[in-house]
Amino acid sequence: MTGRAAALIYGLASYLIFSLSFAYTPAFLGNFLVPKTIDVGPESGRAQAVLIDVILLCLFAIQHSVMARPAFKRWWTRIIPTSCERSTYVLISSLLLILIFWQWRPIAPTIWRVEGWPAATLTAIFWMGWLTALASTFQIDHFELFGLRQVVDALRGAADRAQAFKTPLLYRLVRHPLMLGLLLAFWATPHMTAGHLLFAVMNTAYILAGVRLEERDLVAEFGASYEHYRRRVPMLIPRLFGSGAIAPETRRGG
Ligand SMILES: C[S@@+](CC[C@H](N)C(=O)[O-])C[C@H]1O[C@@H](n2cnc3c(N)ncnc32)[C@H](O)[C@@H]1O
Repeated sequence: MTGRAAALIYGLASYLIFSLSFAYTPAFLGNFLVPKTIDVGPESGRAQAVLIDVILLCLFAIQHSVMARPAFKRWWTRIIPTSCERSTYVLISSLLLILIFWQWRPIAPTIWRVEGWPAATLTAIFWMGWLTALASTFQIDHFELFGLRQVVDALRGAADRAQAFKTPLLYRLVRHPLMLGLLLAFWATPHMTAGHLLFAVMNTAYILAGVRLEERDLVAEFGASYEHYRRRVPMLIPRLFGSGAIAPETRRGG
């Protein structure tokens, strides 16, 4: 019981750190409210700034990709309790995100700057992106995605739940609405600096590679249901007209 209570406290702490780092991200990218942003920070030589920023982004991408793979999870849960696996993933991801905020070096040259209605439109797209990303987490299962459900289930002595395949509203438009939301938020800015562009380009490359790895795992997990879904629903760019019928929600192996 003490161990399960400790797991719950660990899960709650990890969720709190995630929430704070997630809330900081729009302010970091949008250059408002917070002291350290993508365009404000310690001055370095151009080459040194690029090197540091690339290393920071690679650390995040590698951790995210490796720790999300089923083979890694099988090995890792021989070392830590299964109920804490997702919270640990969330905690390490959040700490690496905080490391990016802290150590990011601005790279000043302006790539584009717009004002008036184009700036307002880009700002609206930026917020639509964050809203889409957040809404997508609730459409799959926000509390499972961020590890809280697992530690609460363990405290109640409930059996591990199988991951469910879901196709709620946003997942009928595209297969990766959360990633689509992030892409909009990364690119839609009235003032694009070279540093922001580096951030957007590298994260776009990572997202395009990451969704392919994720889909490989989803096909292995849900088989024909996911294959059928993949044929009917576009990956990231919604179709303007019409959408295919989708199979009902399925549990593992469906
Ligand atoms: C961070 S979420 C991102 C989901 C998706 N790539 C997106 O952009 O909306 C990653 C988790 O979502 C799960 N996932 C992705 N698509 C899913 C679906 N249609 N139903 C249930 N889980 C899904 C993956 O298995 C993974 O554990």
